[in-house]
Amino acid sequence: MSTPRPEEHQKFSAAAALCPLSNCQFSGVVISAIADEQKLEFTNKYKGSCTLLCSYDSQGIVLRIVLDADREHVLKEYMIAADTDAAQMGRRSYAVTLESDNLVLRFASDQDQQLFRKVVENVKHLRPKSVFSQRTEESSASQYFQFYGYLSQQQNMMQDYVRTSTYQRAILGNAVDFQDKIVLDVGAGSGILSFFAVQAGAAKVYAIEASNMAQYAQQLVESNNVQHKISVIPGKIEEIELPEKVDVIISEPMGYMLYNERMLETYLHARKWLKPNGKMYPTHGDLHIAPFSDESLYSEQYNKANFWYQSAFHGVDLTTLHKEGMKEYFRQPIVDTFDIRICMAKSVRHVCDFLNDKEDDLHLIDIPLEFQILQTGICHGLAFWFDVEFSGSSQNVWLSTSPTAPLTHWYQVRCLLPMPIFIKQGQTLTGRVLLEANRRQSYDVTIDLHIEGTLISSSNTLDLKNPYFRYTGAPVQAPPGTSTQSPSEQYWTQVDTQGSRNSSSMLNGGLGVNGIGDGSMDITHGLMHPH
Ligand SMILES: C[S@@+](CC[C@H](N)C(=O)[O-])C[C@H]1O[C@@H](n2cnc3c(N)ncnc32)[C@H](O)[C@@H]1O
Repeated sequence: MSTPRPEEHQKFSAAAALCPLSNCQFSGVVISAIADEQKLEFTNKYKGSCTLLCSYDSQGIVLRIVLDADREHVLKEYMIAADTDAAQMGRRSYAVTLESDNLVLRFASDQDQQLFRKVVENVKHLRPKSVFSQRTEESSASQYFQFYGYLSQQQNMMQDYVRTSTYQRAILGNAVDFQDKIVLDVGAGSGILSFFAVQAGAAKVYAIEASNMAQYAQQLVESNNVQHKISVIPGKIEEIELPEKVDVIISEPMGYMLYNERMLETYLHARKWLKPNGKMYPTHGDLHIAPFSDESLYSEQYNKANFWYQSAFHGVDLTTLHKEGMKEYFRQPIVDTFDIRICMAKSVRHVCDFLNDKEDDLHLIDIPLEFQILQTGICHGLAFWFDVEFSGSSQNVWLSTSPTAPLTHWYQVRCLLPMPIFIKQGQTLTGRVLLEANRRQSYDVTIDLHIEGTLISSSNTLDLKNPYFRYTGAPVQAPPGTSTQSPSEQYWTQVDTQGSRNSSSMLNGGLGVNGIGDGSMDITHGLMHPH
C-alpha cells in the first residue's frame, strides 16, 4: 500500500479522517476478469499493472482504476458499497463483483491484499444510513443544525412567551403524567422542556439534541444541579441509542405551516422508544386552511415582479426575465399575520395524529378541500395556520397559531395564486393542497382550486423552504369594507360613554382613568423576531 500524494490529502473529508483506509491507493495490481468460468480461466482486463485509488463517499468508497504507467487517465470507476460481494483468493488475490464485472485483483504484496480487504469490509460493516440522513441533503442538515446551535436562535423560541408558557402549563398542569416517569425530549435545544418535565416530577429525562446546543444544555443541567435527572445525549434521534423505553415523549417539532423543517417525522420516529400506552406531548396537530382575499398583498408581490418588465433599466431591456421573476415571487409563501375576516370561508382542518401516524405518512400529504364561500370577492390564495393539543390525564391544553389567537413566532402563512379567481357567496370552492416532502427538510406545496359548476380553476406550486418574511410589527388592519356603522360616530360615542363613566367614578370618589386607548381596541402585537 502506498500513502496518498500530498494534494490528495486535501481532498479528505472529515469522515475519511476518522478512517484513513477510506483514502488510499494500491499500485502494481494486476486485474483479471473471468474468461471461462467452467475451467476457471482468467484473462488480464488491462494491459499492464494498475493502481487502485480509493476515496471516501457518503455512500461507501469510490474505487478508480488507472494504469501504473498513466495515472492521469481513469480507466474505470466503481462504488464499493455495503452490498458489494467479495472474497479472498490465496494470499495476494481478492475476487470482487463490482457492477456486473467479476474481477480478480492480484496485489503486489500480501500486506496490500489484507489492507484492501479491510477497506471493503469497513464499508460492508458501516452502519446503514439513518432514516434522517437518507431523507436529508447533507448541506441542508449542516445549515439547519448550525442555525439551532446559536444561543440567539434558542432564545428567540424561548422568548416566544405564548409558546413556552403553553408548554410549561401543559406539562405542569398534567404532573400526574410526569411524576416518577421516564421522559424523552426530542430536539431538546436548550433543554427547556426537559426542565419543565423535571419541575413536573419526572424521574429521568433523556434530552436528545443534534446541534452543538447540546453542550450548552449540558452546562445548564449542571449549573441547575439536575444532572441526576436530565441526561443530555448529543446526536440525532434517528441515530442514538437509549438505555430504556420511556413513558412520555415531549418535543416542539413544529415549523411554519406545521410541517416545515420535517421535524415532525423525527418526532414520530422517536415513538420507537415509547412504551405501549405512552404519551406524546403534544398529542396531535391541526393544520387549518382557508381561502382569503387580500388585494394589497397580491399587488405588492405583482409589482415587485414588475421590476423585470422594464425595457430600459439603465438602458438595458429586462423584459425577457419578467416571467421568471413573476414565478419566483409567487413561489414564496408569505409569513406574516392578518385579520381573520380576510378569510372567505370556514377553514378546512387536516389532522396529524402524533400517536398513530407513521413517518412515511408525512412524505406526501394530500389534503382535499371543500369550502362554502361566505363572501363574494376575489380569492387570492390559501391561508394556513395550525394548532396543537396536549391531551393530558388531568387536562387538555391547546397551543394555537390562529390569527384569532395571540401572535407566536410561527405567525401565519399565505400561499398566493398568480391568477386570482372571482367567486360568489354561496358557491363551492373545491380542490386540494399537496405537500411533497423534499430533501431540503421542507415541502413543495401545490395548491389547486376550482369553482364547482364552472370551468374556473387556478393553481400554484410554492417552495416552503424559501418563505418571504413580511411581518413588520405594524398593527393588523381590518379588511377594508368591514365597517357596517360609521367608525367616526362609533369613536365619539365611545369617548362620550367613557367620559360619563369617568365623571361618575370621580363622583363616587374613585380614580379617573383615560378611556381612550384602554386596550380594548388595541390589536397591536408585541414585536416578534423572525425565525
Ligand atoms: C424547534 S427547536 C426546539 C428546542 C427546544 N425543545 C425548545 O422547545 O425550546 C428544535 C430542536 O430540535 C433539534 N433537532 C431537530 N432535528 C433533530 C433530530 N433529528 N435529532 C435531534 N435533534 C434534532 C434542533 O437542533 C433544535 O434544537
